[in-house]
Amino acid sequence: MIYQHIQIPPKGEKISFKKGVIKVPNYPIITYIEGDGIGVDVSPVMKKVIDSIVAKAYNGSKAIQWMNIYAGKKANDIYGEYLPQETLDAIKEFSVSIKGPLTTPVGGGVRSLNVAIRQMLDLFICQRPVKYLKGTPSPVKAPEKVDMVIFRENSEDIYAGIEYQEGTAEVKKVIDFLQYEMGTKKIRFPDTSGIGIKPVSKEGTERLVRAAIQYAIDNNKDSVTLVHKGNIMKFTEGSFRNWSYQLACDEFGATTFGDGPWKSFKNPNTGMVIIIKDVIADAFLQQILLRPEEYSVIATLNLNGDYISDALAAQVGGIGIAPSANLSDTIAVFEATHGTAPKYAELNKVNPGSIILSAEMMLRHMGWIQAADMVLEAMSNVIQNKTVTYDLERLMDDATLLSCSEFGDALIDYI
Ligand SMILES: NC(=O)C1=CN([C@@H]2O[C@H](COP(=O)(O)OP(=O)(O)OC[C@H]3O[C@@H](n4cnc5c(N)ncnc54)[C@H](OP(=O)(O)O)[C@@H]3O)[C@@H](O)[C@H]2O)C=CC1
Ligand SMILES: O=C(O)CCC(=O)C(=O)O
Ligand SMILES: [Mg+2]
Repeated sequence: MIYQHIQIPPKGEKISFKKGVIKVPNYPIITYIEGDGIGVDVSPVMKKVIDSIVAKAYNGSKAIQWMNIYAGKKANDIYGEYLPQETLDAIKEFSVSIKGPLTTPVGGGVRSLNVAIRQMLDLFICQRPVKYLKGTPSPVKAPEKVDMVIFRENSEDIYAGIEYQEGTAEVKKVIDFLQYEMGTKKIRFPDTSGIGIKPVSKEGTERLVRAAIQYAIDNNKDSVTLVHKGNIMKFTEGSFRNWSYQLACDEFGATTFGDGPWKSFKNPNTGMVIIIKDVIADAFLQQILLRPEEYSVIATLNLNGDYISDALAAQVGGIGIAPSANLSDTIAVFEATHGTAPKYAELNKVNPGSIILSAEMMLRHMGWIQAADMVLEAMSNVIQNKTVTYDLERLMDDATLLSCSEFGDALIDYI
């Protein structure tokens, strides 16, 4: 592909797939979006830390070739648009990307650039591991009991953005259709309502839940919990639950566990029983505080997943250190869980941990396991040494306050 503003690193090689298995050369091109707001602070620190760790892990025989691509404010400066087509083309062509947070432009156009990237590339899984790193300050008594991996459906639900604003001709048309053609009398204030539509499909549910169950098999986890609000939204969230149980039976040989509706089957690799269970979303938010040890792999819809991932992150140190990946079968976009935090932008203050731990997921995805393990070890040790950024320092006794870049240097020094 010929690119207008993207420079391909001359030494870089393309990551490819053979029979569905990723093939990573020694000098892989990774596409990189710095991001807006605090992206300018955290993303360069991530690059420096990852370059050092990879160099150390493989004695210089491997090195990431970062390729700048543009979205958000920078893209608007260069291309006159926030999400250029060639950015999407490059993410697709080079298979593995990492990005900082992006500001959603106010008014008109694309609603959220982050959501747009996920939807336009059909990155249907948002995978967010939530695990406690020893020494991290936490508002709960036993944060080490939190060890979950969230599989958030990333392509549909209310995030599809099908909304009609109060007072417009469009919303009147939709409300008239619902009242006069579908016969509903349930819109309480039809003259002053906005309307949002929540599409949830069998296909979208199945591909997400299939990936979650496969993850449980591959990583020897003992349960997959379906989190939904199916008692209220029967044909979207309720169907999500029913389709998921059916999939567990049809594709993984699960059978009814106890009195049902839970299902179970034996992990074909280890023989260990995997339970497929479900919990209603509000109850789940209380259970993760009271009995987090009962949950392992979580499969849920888009909006629930957004809420749950920040709530769980708070139990293990906050969104400053919460990693995230957007995945399809062949494309992976790793990104910080947090946003652009504009009040902290360019102050060299915030925690770069979220994007560094996202890079750790990226290294694991690439099969660079030794480097990934070193990232986790360095992060855990630097936090245990109480040398941390402001977000953790304000919750710790006797900690040393580091800037964003100093925290990155502390990780490099540890290695
Ligand atoms: N994937 C993405 O790119 C996302 C983008 N956004 C976008 O970001 C913008 C701002 O959103 P907002 O709701 O303020 O959410 P943010 O995540 O940007 O910030 C909320 C708060 O979280 C804390 N925080 C965030 N990042 C860090 C960090 N790296 N280190 C330490 N603390 C951190 C800060 O808390 P405190 O004030 O307590 O210090 C901050 O004020 C919006 O335009 C939104 O659309 C939002 C979410 C995800
Ligand atoms: O894109 C945004 O502004 C919000 C996205 C978000 O909150 C998330 O992915 O967790
Ligand atoms: Mg969020």
